[in-house]
Amino acid sequence: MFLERVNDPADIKRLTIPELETLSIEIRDFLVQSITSTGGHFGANLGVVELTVALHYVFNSPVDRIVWDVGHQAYVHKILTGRKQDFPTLRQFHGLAGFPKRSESPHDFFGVGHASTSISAALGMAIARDLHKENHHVLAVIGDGAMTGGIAFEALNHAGHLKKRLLVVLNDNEMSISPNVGAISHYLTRLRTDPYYGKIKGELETLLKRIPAFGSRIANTAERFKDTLKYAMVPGMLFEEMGFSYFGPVPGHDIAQVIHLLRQAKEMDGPVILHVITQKGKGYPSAEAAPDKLHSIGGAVVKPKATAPSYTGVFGKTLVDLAKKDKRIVAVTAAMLNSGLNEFALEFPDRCFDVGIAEQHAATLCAGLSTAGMRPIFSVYSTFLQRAYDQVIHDICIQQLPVVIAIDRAGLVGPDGETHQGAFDAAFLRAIPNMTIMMPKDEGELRHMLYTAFTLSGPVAVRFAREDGIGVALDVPYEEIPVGKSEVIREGRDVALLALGPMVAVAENASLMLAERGISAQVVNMRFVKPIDEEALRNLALKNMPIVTIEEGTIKGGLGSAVLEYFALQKLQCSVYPIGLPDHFIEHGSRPELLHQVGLTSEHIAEVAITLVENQHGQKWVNRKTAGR
Ligand SMILES: Cc1ncc(C[n+]2csc(CCOP(=O)(O)OP(=O)(O)O)c2C)c(N)n1
Ligand SMILES: CC(=O)[C@@H](O)[C@H](O)COP(=O)(O)O
Ligand SMILES: [Mg+2]
Repeated sequence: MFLERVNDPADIKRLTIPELETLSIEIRDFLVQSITSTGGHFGANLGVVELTVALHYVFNSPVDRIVWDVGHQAYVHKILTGRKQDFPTLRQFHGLAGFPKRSESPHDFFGVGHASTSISAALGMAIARDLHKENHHVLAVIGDGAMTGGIAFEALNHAGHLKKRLLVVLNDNEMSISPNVGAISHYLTRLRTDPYYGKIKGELETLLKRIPAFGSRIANTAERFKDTLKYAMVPGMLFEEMGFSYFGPVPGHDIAQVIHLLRQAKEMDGPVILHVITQKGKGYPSAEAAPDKLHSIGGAVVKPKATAPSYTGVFGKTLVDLAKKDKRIVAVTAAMLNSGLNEFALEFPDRCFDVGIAEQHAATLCAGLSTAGMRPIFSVYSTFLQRAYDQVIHDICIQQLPVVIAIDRAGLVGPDGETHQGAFDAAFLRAIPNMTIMMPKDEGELRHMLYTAFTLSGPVAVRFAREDGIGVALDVPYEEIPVGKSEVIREGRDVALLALGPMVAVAENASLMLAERGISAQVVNMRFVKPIDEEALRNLALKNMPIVTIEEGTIKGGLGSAVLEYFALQKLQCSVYPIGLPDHFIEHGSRPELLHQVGLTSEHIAEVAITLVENQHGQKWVNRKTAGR
């Protein structure tokens, strides 16, 4: 067993090529066992085993710096850099992170989770290296999916201009989460699949060198001829024209060939791109056959069988239903068809647009569609919407365009951790004029909110959690929800619990606990973060009711802030205690563990409510129910 003896990249440098091949087999077995037990990103890691071994064999981390894009494929890197024994805790509370993290290892040079950042970050490191007059290598390892992101091209553009020594390893497996899309993807396929390209390269370069360049007219003609030939035949011409030397394509599971080309690339001065062909899910037949389904998997811990569909599932079905009735509805996603759009894509292939990992473009595309009479919906995870903030402000909201933003994974997501928590969307969207923001208390209300969203004439966000619903009936007619109106779930006298989304059920439970203590709590489903239900707030203040706000989003700027701002601006006295996400990033763990950590539990809500009631009365709370016993 070679793997047992590998705890540091130095340990693999003594191995022969056949030994590295055996090590790769052992790593693949380890990954399968480990990820099927803990859950995690599966296909991408199986696909980069040989590539990662070769990278650590040829380069010298942590002197040389390897920057991973997205980082969901960095498990092999973690195994080779001394973290193998931590894999039983992968993505669990206080355990090994699912992505590279600077605080976790000196081999993790850049924290990731979101796509397309590696070339920018690596270029920054290369510039700093040269300013410090150091001499190490800097590498960005980026997938073909991540290469569809605009920021990756911004970085290529800059790197090609600066001509710094930088190696970009393009790991091309033809997959994003779903099959990769776009013109660049087609271009890569041409490079990959046309054997003529590969064969001709060496011959062509020799030929070009032989064409003499003398005499002005002949030289010009010769140069033009060279250019035409190059454009027609040289692989990677797009990258070459951007200032990169292009190497490849190299079969990425052939460790000897990858090592050979990495060594060549290492000798080059200036920016180099090495195009490596891999297979997502390599070595695990069902992941090879359906890489989109096994992109990320749950672990061996069996979740209790869901009794209700997920919010994402209900969103997808509702959208198909609404789109059947309204031909203007078109759906846009930035490489996340899995965010409920798979069924829509099958049903309406001409009305569904996967734009690649390009959230900014997706938002502005929706703006454009809406100016031309369509009713676009941008389906996006909360965390990835962060990428498109300016587009939402500048292109959608200033022009008051009727774009629906369906925000999946709003709130804590769990095992993906701090890069992926949907903590901020309510707060950052609330700051934008013309925006309407709603969140349903259950999957039934989600249907009504989507229906309502398409009746409005301006921008609207419907947020929902990474959760299963609670099992309400879904075969009921759609209802229009009055904008800015909350819903009283339970009347009360002593304290008001104002909750958002799935927190309404948690607040209801808290109200039962409070009832046990003789406290009558009003439970309100706020529904809207913006516009906030001012009438309801005013009435509570007039009744002198202390208020607890409860939301699965950052306290700063969210529902709690909205309530406090309202009272301050109206000069109304009211005691308000906001419960939500604190002012630090929340790491990975299960949703229940994280909710407990931040105090989003019925028990904590009840405790806070009791304190507010005591403050209101200026004395310890005496349980009216039990006082006389
Ligand atoms: C900004 C952003 N949008 C969306 C995602 C979700 N996402 C994670 S991995 C992935 C596909 C990446 O494809 P690729 O880079 O080719 O890596 P592969 O999984 O194929 O190895 C996507 C869309 C993300 N992480 N970041
Ligand atoms: C790496 C990445 O961004 C995605 O793969 C993400 O981890 C998917 O999250 P869900 O499992 O919540 O769909
Ligand atoms: Mg890919």
